[in-house]
Amino acid sequence: MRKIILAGNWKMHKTQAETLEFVAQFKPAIDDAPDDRGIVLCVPFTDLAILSKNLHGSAIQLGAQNVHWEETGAYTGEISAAMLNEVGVRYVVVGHSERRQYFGETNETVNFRLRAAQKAGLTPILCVGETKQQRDANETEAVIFQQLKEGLVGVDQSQLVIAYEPIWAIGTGDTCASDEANRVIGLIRGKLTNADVTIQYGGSVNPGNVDEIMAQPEIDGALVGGASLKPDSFARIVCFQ
Ligand SMILES: O=C(CO)COP(=O)(O)O
Repeated sequence: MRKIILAGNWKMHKTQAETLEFVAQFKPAIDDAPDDRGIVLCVPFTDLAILSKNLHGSAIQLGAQNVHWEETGAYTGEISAAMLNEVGVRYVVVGHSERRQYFGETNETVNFRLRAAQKAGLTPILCVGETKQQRDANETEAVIFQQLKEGLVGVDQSQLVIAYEPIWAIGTGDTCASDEANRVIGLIRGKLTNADVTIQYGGSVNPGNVDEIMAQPEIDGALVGGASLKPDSFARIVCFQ
């Protein structure tokens, strides 16, 4: 049975004070959310501990945005799975296109990070997706299949979420048509050995388009950037109909 998961990816947004302000408004706003869906906030490292304390007893689960593959060592600026575990993290975004584009993440390092996360009991959210140029050159499927092939070596598909995030749709307001996102997600599912993997769509999801996106049969949730930063807007997304 595929689980529905709505995850906010805050990227490099919100101080601790802003995080507390968000939670105070978000918690009551999702009181009526159906309990068939998981709700995750993937926040900056500095917000994790304080958010963890404030999420106690709520349905919201904690997520991070990166994890290193080594257990410990001289890796300035990185963070280990055990460190994330200790503060209550359950999910971690791996291979986001911004990490691939700005920080040299490759399919191989994505694979290392996925396996390290799983080894520590975290559920990674693997991001895949094509650029506009690749889409225009009809390379969408080839690019995504390669990301999956190299990224999923030795990865346990029973403890995995995948997010299809077409890069051209991220932060642009230019959402991928819901039937096209559904088609690509169906193709991704065809490459997996476990039929129950949750596959999300990400890229300019907002309160105005979430119902249509979530009505698509292959789409099991959303990974939401900009629209997850405002409590009322993310609450509306979580409460999609
Ligand atoms: O990158 C994203 C989530 O990981 C999507 O960002 P936006 O929702 O701002 O387009």
